[in-house]
Amino acid sequence: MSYTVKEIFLTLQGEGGQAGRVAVFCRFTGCNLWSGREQDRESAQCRFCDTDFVGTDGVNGGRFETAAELAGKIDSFWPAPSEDNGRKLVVFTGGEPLLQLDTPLIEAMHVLDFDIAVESNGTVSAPAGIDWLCISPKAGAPLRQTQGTELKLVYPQPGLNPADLAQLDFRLFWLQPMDGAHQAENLKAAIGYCLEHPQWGLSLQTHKLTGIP
Ligand SMILES: C[S@@+](CC[C@H](N)C(=O)[O-])C[C@H]1O[C@@H](n2cnc3c(N)ncnc32)[C@H](O)[C@@H]1O
Ligand SMILES: Nc1nc2[nH]cc(C(=O)O)c2c(=O)[nH]1
Ligand code: SF4
Ligand SMILES: [Mg+2]
Repeated sequence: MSYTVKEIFLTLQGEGGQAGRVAVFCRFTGCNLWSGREQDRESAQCRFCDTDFVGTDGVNGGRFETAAELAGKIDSFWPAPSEDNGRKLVVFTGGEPLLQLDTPLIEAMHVLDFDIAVESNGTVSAPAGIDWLCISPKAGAPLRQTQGTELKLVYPQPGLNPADLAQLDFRLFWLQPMDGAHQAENLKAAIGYCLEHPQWGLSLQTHKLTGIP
């Protein structure tokens, strides 16, 4: 299978339980819950997306014909040989990465000694072999992947309450304040919910606070 990639870059994971870790981000093109076009946003299943995942025109984006070719490109961004014992980490995101991430690519990344993290909306069930699976459910969209490492709910979402998700099979539970017009009040609401329901912790988008990609 070939892969279409919006962008590939080295940064710090900004969100969730691995925030602060160095990682190569591979952002796939395309999502099943929004076309990515502004004129379609109000009629989309997911309407608050903060990301451009359309096309292959981002930094180091393109079409990759084989898993080995894409894995080699991702590896080329890792800053040093792993002689310092630091584990190599790739974060597959998008768009919706589970529309494209497959077993050959997972195996190719593991051959290169990468830990594999994924950011998914949970509407597609995940293949085996992912080392860190973050699921971020979306109101009104079917949740098919109900098990993983962390569940990260963008908050608040009318029609999708944390209590509806609290029994699922995840190790970590995060509320991530919805960025956009009401960011300040969403932050306040998320903090308030966590303080009353300590199963949930606060996930901040720290890359936005620090101004890195
Ligand atoms: C752009 S999405 C890509 C991965 C996947 N499609 C998903 O939704 O999980 C990456 C992460 O950003 C979160 N996100 C998207 N828009 C956001 C916003 N406006 N405020 C806070 N988090 C947002 C998503 O919920 C997800 O956890
Ligand atoms: N630094 C950084 N961390 C992130 N964590 C999840 C992101 C995403 O867009 O999936 C993201 C992102 O875009 N940048
Ligand atoms: S599911 Fe993820 S990538 Fe797709 S529109 Fe929503 S936040 Fe954006
Ligand atoms: Mg992002």
